[in-house]
Amino acid sequence: MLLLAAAFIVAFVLLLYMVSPLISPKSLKLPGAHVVVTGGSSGIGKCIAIECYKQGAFITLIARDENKLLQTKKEIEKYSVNDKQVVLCISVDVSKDYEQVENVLKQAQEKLGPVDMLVNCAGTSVTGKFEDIEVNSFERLMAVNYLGSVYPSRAVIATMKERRMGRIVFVSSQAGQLGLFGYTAYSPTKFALRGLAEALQMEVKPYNVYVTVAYPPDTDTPGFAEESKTKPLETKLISETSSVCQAEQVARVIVKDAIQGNFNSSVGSDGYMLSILTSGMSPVTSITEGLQQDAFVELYGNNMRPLFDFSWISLKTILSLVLVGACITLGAYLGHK
Ligand SMILES: NC(=O)C1=CN([C@@H]2O[C@H](COP(=O)(O)OP(=O)(O)OC[C@H]3O[C@@H](n4cnc5c(N)ncnc54)[C@H](OP(=O)(O)O)[C@@H]3O)[C@@H](O)[C@H]2O)C=CC1
Ligand SMILES: CCCCCCCCCCCCCCCC(=O)[C@@H](N)CO
Repeated sequence: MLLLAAAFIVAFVLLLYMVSPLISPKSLKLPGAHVVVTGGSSGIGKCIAIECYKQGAFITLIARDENKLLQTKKEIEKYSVNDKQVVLCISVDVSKDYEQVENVLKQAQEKLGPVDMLVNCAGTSVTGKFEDIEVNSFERLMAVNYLGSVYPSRAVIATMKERRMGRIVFVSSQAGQLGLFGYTAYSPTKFALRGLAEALQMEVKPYNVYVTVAYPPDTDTPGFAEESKTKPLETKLISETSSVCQAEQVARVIVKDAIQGNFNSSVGSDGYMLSILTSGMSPVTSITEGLQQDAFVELYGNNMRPLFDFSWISLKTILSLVLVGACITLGAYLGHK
């Protein structure tokens, strides 16, 4: 009887792994593909551009500062894998004027062909206590981080749907998964990206277009260095519970997940836990991902949340601790007998 049950479980798991590729999207091929990276002249965006270039893609970098763009172009070109590869630079503010963004993307597509993958990485942050942050910072962050991702995506989506292929990446943040002290202006802009991504993914999935939301932890970049100068002590202390990552590593993970068409992209073990905890009703791109969420949501949720919200311990935590205690006691008792 036990053997039969075990055999059944093994067969079931094997079956899940076999059908898994049927519901997962086909991987995007980067060699020869046209990848557009906003915020591609610095930090995570630059590393994403390098990672794609190394894999044979043609790159369009979008940012405001022309000198930084040209410098980055030179840096990226060192990694070429064939002599046809091109790095195109476009100087534009992604948050100001939709028509301008649409125009420059049209130009880029005339030169390098339709966009296969758009990475919305241009973004910035301001930290401080709610009452200390200038009101116009709330507006500026929403414009750059949110609208600055809407505009380029809106400009390429029609062609992607027509071609029945494409990838759109939104670079959110761990601070887009949970609100933290000091991030009242920044977190909401990163939460907003997830709402956009979920709604958009539902619209474009029938057209074989896949959306990825990346939730990086603190990452060693020029933007992070700038942010750290004025970060409140509380924010620093809380953030230190999660380690600072290298931009290269974050970029590798994002590119891999985008190619595979995974909806969620997280880095590291606490990134993984946070993504499971906050998965909610977001799209599930593989059966194994769904199973992991089912298995771990309660476990992490009951035991991690109170550690995070320092002021209270939930009834659920007490219950689950009592349960764990009861199991151990029972186990010891049975073992003893
Ligand atoms: N570093 C970190 O700890 C984390 C960062 N993130 C997110 O990742 C993204 C990249 O961060 P990071 O690499 O640190 O940032 P950086 O500040 O190092 O780089 C930001 C890039 O975005 C460009 N940019 C900024 N504003 C605009 C704009 N209005 N229009 C066009 N381009 C713009 C910048 O170029 P220019 O100024 O010339 O326009 C630059 O290329 C951001 O969205 C950030 O919120 C998420 C989690 C952690
Ligand atoms: C239950 C599992 C526990 C996991 C612990 C999670 C700890 C959260 C720390 C969050 C750090 C904030 C990242 C913001 C990065 C960012 O976007 C800015 N640096 C941008 O410049």
